[in-house]
Amino acid sequence: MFLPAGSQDETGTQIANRLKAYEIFRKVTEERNYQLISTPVVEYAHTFTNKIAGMDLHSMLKWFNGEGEIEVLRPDWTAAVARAIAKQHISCQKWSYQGSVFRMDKDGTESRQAGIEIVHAEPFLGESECLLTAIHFLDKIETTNYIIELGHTNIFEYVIHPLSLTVEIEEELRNAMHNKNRDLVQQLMAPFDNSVKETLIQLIDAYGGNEIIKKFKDIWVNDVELSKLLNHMDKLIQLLESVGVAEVIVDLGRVKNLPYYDGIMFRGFLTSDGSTCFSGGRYDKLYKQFEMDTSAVGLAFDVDILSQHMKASKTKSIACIIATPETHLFAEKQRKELEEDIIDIQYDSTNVSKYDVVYQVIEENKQLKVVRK
Ligand SMILES: N[C@@H](Cc1c[nH]c[nH+]1)C(=O)O
Repeated sequence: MFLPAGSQDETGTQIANRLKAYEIFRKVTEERNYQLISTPVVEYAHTFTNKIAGMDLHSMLKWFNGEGEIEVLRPDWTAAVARAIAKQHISCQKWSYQGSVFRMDKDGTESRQAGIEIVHAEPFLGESECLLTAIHFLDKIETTNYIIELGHTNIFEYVIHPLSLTVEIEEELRNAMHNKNRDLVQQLMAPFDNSVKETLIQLIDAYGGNEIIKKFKDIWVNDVELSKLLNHMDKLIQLLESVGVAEVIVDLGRVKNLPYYDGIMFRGFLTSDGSTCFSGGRYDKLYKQFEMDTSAVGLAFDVDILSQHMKASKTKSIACIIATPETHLFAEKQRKELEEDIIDIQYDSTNVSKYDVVYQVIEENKQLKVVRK
């Protein structure tokens, strides 16, 4: 009631957890030498919908400005950060940000993200640093039950390349693969080469642990491109396993969920309910719009999901000091003595059963002091 669909008020723990997540994220990224960046909430639609960024205008919150240009509420940090840092010196490589994105194709219109983008870095270094930062952060917010999934855009793209599909069919096929809809993949592939169809159907089920990589290394042993790609994923899995990530899986049939991805993709799932807590990947091609041929990779945490799952912080004890208008200032000064506690000052002592401790300001020998009730 009184709020548009997709908008929401929040109170209490959800906000406290979100602020804590933001604070810890800032600390972790600062310790790892990331620079903070913030971009405006209002941008030109073109930053996100241009041919290379390729995002869909339909799902954006948009309007015309006085000059007839379409403006939007930031639907994505990655494209906005790319616009902002394209002119920076290439020695600036690691960027971190926190704030909302607005999209109508998600449950809530506004979702809060905390993310990193690494540009101009050696590709494996960038990818490793992204994943290690994610693990570092999850550890600091005491989120331990998660799975990291790796995918690669170029498996699907490489397999369908010989078919020269129309953009529309390609997109339909990509969606069918995304939804693991075997029937639709079969139907769309009916007019085409049987071996491509078989590979795609095989890829629908190609998710799981290390054994999937092994299996497909055998299947693709004679294909230089796909073998190279599997070795690359294998190297990242080894890195993740050696830093102690409990579960790493691959999904070789995964297709890009954002049009600008072109390489490795990663996702983090919380084991408690399977929700996605972070998502990211390589997107070198986004920099082509600025005539730059460089390496770019990043990921963003869904801070709303994290805050829903974070353990509540250790609660401090809540004390109340009963004062009067005359003794209010004296009570206020007691905060220094009771630094460990949360302090509320009240004039009325009828409703104090909710506090852990109750103090009262009294006057003794013309001196004010607080005593425990
Ligand atoms: N912008 C992506 C996450 C990402 C950051 N960097 C690369 N990918 C998203 O909103 O899902």
